[in-house]
Amino acid sequence: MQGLQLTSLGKRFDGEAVLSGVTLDIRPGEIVALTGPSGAGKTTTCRLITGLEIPDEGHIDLNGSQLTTLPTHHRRVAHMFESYALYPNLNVAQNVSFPLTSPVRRGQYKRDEIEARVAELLEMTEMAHLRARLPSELSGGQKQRVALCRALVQDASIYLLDEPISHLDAKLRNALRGLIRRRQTKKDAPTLWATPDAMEALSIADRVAVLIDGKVEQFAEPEEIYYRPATTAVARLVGDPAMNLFAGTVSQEGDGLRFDSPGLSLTLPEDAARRVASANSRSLTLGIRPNAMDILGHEPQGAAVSMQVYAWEPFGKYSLVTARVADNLIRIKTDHVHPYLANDTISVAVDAERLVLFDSESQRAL
Ligand SMILES: Nc1ncnc2c1ncn2[C@@H]1O[C@H](COP(=O)(O)OP(=O)(O)OP(=O)(O)O)[C@@H](O)[C@H]1O
Repeated sequence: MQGLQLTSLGKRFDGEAVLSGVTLDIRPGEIVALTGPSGAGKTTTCRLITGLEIPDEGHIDLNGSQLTTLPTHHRRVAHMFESYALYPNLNVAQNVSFPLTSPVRRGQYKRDEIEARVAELLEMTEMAHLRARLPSELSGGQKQRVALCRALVQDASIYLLDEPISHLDAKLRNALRGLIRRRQTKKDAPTLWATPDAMEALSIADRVAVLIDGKVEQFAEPEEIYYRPATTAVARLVGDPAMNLFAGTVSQEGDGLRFDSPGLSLTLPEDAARRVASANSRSLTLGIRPNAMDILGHEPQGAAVSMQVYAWEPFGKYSLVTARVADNLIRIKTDHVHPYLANDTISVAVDAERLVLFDSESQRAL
């Protein structure tokens, strides 16, 4: 089988499980993003693939061969470290070209080719003017770009990019997302891109693995992760801002079902009611996306939910309103750009067709 396969990987540090049952595959030319909160195990997963850590359980295969037992220097992994790990005595251009000029590769690449590759990558990352600088003379974001170039310059069997653009300014981050994606999808090697930013993960990857507490919570295409999060943990992580979640109960209302949580009562649409009934769930966690609501005004209106404004953040073409629903805060993304004052009462229509339902006990999507 071509590509990289991680099978039931487990890793413990000091007797504590940091990764368990991690199973993933990355096809040649595919980018898989590994996202999850800080401490979820993203870097540890990368270090296992490189061979800097040995798994306690499971195995790693590349193009059908066991990688787990192969020494690090034979794995041909281009690993961009979160800590950059630049050579302090080499300048920018020498750091970037190092993987092509190091003793193990000596003679493999012609001088002109090395220079062309280095120049192209330094150009792409807007670092060409700094090529003669030492790492000690660079900012954090500039060092990150050198580390990125040093990984991308290689002809590797696997590319591991551990938070490759997290310290860059927004404009460069936006530009590089597309440029790196374009380069990597042309290769016949797989790329694993680790990032704590779930939205970055959705934007650059063919498939996204959400890692929480060392376990893969969901592994799917970006659209699936965004629209159908498998668990409340995934829902809490994804979205800008993330989904609002309310725990509540379900009761019969005529032929249908009604959801009640303090300050929030909604009639479930037919399809949702059917799923709740077939799962026999009586306690639900209801997910409402920030953009699945509409602020109708200040006066109470029909089935709309009454809330009190807590904060208002204008972003230009849209704004974020945080409002109080009983003891919970809810985030609403609205096109309205006029100010909402703290403590104003607002009437909010919830688009029931776009609700996401989770069973409260298992926290899994229904
Ligand atoms: N060598 C080690 N010894 C003991 N614990 C470790 C070691 N390396 C990592 N850990 C622990 O393993 C867990 C996972 O760490 P890891 O660096 O893989 O997380 P991460 O998802 O990459 O986090 P971040 O986004 O903050 O970089 C953390 O709780 C960390 O403290």
